Amino acid sequence: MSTSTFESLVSDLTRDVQRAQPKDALQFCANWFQSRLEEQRTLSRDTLHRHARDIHASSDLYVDVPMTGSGYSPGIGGPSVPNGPSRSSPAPATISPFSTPGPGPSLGLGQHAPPISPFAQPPPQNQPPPSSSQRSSLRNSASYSPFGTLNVAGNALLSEDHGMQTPPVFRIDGKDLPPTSPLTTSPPVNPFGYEQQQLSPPAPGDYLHPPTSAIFARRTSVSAESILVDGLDAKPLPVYQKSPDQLRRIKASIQNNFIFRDLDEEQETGVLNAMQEKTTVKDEVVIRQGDVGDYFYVVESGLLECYIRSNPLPPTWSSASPSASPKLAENKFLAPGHHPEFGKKVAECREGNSFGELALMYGHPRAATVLSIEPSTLWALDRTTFRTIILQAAYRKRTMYEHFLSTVPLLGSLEAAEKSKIADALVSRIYVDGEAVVKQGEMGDNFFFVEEGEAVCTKRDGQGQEITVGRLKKGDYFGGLYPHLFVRALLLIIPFHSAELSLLRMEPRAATVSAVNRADPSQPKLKVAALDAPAFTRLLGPLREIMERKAGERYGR
Ligand SMILES: Nc1ncnc2c1ncn2[C@@H]1O[C@@H]2COP(=O)(O)O[C@H]2[C@H]1O
Repeated sequence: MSTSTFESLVSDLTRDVQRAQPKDALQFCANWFQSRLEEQRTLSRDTLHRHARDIHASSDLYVDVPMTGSGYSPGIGGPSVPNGPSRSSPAPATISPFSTPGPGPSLGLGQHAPPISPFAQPPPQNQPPPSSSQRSSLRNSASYSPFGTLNVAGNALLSEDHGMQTPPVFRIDGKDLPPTSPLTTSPPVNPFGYEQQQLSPPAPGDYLHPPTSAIFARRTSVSAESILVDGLDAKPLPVYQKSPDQLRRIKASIQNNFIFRDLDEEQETGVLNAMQEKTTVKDEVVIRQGDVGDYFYVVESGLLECYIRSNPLPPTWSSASPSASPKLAENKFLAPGHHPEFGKKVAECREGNSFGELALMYGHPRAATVLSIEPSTLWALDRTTFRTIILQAAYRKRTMYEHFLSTVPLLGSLEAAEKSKIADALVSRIYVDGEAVVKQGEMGDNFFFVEEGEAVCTKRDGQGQEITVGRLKKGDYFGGLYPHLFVRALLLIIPFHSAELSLLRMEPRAATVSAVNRADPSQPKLKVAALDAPAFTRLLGPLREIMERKAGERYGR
């Protein structure tokens, strides 16, 4: 592993620990590394898959062979599902989750062995390890490694010659991809909007990190699709026709949801196309803990509750409907916040909230049961679209912003972890031609940089005439103090300087910055990344004094 990869891992871990402030730091680190490893292995599998397909290689080279019936599942810790449906062929992406009644998802439970956690309990004594015929084709090498079945960068096997291919190098936009999870970006608040219960939550730390194996009470595994990092091999995403009213309702449901915030127009269209309407009745189980993740949901109306059961689930659990047992139905709520079958209540989901992201993000079984408390209307997004569009957008956003922030001299004194926090807090906005991003005279409450397209800076002179004082293009910034820009575009000194000062001192903007009227409509619209004032103060707080002093020295204010 190169030093830079190591440093980048350590700095990412440090950032996430600072954010999550876990009670059990060691467990948090263990989960964190496991999650990274699994994500990278998934990427490896996908790349090997593509390579193998190109050279017509046997699928044994890249597909984990199921360890059927062994029950050897140290990563998950629960009993196996002896009669679980087999995964004979992948379900088409357009299969509706709502066509078949019953608790299980439309995709069958895989019988593949789950990723073996290096941090898990050893297998029970009375259960032998899988026989050699049941193991992966890589059985003499990585399949017994706690780190999985592929020879990926970071795997100790790389130091030995196993006659295997050189591990692939992953690149996005020409940049090497370190072993990383695309969404370890959990902010201190729950971005998915559901209200977490404060009553002794079962998992320590931040649930957005891969849930601990303790809550996966039934053995399931997921052969996760990888994130399509280069888009070259993208499968067509599902498209479900919608009425204008449905489109309006989806947009209203997702408008304040963090997860959709960074999508560009094309990505948003992809998401809107792929969403399917689902209505639930009272007491319907929408997600069952331990199942394979198939859909992500946004709540348009109604109320749902999330429950976590920490002790092992009975093997027949998935076939039991919540109302199947009259006893359970009678004693439904033995104690407040506790369901006799589904366990402890951990969250509520209402209008505009979303749920079901964890299993899709991490390829783990469902971490909780989600029960409809009132008849509800949901919008469901399939796993492939979720991973292809939403995770990719989040990953690209972070990578792009981190790269940008690393080029800003003023931020040079910030730690990598601090820059990552800023990257995560930036929000993209698109402006139509002529639309103002900031207006002269308004109070400054945001800080921006140009992601795409061009902006024009104008200023009213003493006679009220609008004068163009400069143009901004990709990589230029306003609302911030970036001296090199002033050198490059002297005319921009006034608006840049003023915009920055207005943010620091909450003075009115001294110039207007708007989207240019494009001569060529095929050119991109103006897209900016914004940092709002509270985030600016919170994240750049340590720099505030320096910035104010520098602004004063440089511009005499
Ligand atoms: N405390 C929690 N732990 C795990 N999942 C939770 C919690 N609160 C709400 N949930 C949601 O419940 C969902 C169950 O399915 P997922 O694991 O895919 O994603 C989970 C989250 O969206």
